Amino acid sequence: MENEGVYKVAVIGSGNWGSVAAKIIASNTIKQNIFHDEVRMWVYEETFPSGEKLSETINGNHENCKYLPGINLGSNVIADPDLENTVRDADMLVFVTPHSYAKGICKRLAGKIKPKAKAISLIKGMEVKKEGSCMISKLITDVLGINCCVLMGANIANEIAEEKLSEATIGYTEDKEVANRWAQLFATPYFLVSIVEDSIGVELCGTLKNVVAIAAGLVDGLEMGNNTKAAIIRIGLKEMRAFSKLLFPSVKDNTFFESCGVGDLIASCYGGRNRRVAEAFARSGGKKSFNELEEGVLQGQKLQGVLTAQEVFEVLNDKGWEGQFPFFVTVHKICTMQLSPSSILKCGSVHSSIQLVP
Ligand SMILES: NC(=O)c1ccc[n+]([C@@H]2O[C@H](COP(=O)([O-])OP(=O)(O)OC[C@H]3O[C@@H](n4cnc5c(N)ncnc54)[C@H](O)[C@@H]3O)[C@@H](O)[C@H]2O)c1
Ligand SMILES: O=P(O)(O)OC[C@H](O)CO
Repeated sequence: MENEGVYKVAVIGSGNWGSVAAKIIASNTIKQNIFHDEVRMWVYEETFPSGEKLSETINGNHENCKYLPGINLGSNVIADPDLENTVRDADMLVFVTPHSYAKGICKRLAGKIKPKAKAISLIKGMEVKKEGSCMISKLITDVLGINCCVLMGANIANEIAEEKLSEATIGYTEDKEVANRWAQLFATPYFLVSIVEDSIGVELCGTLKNVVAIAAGLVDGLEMGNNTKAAIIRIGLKEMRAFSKLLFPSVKDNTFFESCGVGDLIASCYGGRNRRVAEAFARSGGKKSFNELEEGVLQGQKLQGVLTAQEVFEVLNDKGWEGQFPFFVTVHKICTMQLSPSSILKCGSVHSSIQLVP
């Protein structure tokens, strides 16, 4: 049989980034003999008013007309609405769904995957439980019992879909050989991948920048200009680093200088969906909820920042750290309409020597 004895890849998720990830991977599997050509992509099935199903249109046109219109994914990307079937023969599992669905998906997959399969998470988010916080890669490892690397970076999906140059960071713990194999699967001349031995730091960067991007969007909606936005981004970065290191002392400073750190922070604060919806929120005077705006502005795509701000707040509250993180606390209180959008201008960080508003 063609391609027998090589790594089979499954992509779990088919939203905006999920579709682009499948496209990148499929362009590599077809060229590299160590991978099976076919890339199976799980689709959370949707039926259009015409009666046609999303998975059928993807397989018919090699395009995700809802989440990534106008981009050819490659004829070797096979959309599959059956989650268990998608992963059954896979050796390499790429997780790329909104973070709120990760736990439910993992539970459905327990006992259904190859025991020696490896995973990578492209999911930016965390889970907060009574026993403490848990990154999504750890959730995958805990529920499925498999190694899980992470891939994060300044990766606005629509730009990468057009093959515009960008960088990404793969984070791993211990097994560099596995991280190298992931890099081989993802790297292209327009998608430059580096590897760092700080999985948790990479994932925290990707997760926390979504909270800062919300604040950047608020500043845009308030029409405060670039200097204010730069101040907000700087203070946000300081709280990102302080929070990460308090929670996980092993996190390395250098990780914040990789694409997953400042790179993603800049890209998201200028071009991301969290920024866009937060701008609309501020322009509504804080009157329209984030949920309502998400539906209207993103048309089915999902925001990660609002839920992450809440999850971060729960950790701060649980640990008694609220006073050390006025920026994160304020973003959460604005998102939940306890504070007005302009309150973001009054949360000069305790880590900074200036207050935005004295
Ligand atoms: N879009 C980007 O530019 C980008 C870039 C880097 C990382 N990411 C991260 O990738 C992850 C996935 O984002 P995305 O952009 O691919 O998705 P998306 O926001 O574009 O789409 C939402 C996805 O969720 C699915 N969905 C809806 N309800 C569901 C349910 N009940 N169960 C399971 N799935 C359901 C939809 O079918 C769709 O595939 C997120 O963690 C995001 O932060 C996104
Ligand atoms: O569009 P956002 O705000 O979800 O951000 C997208 C990516 O995370 C950017 O790297």
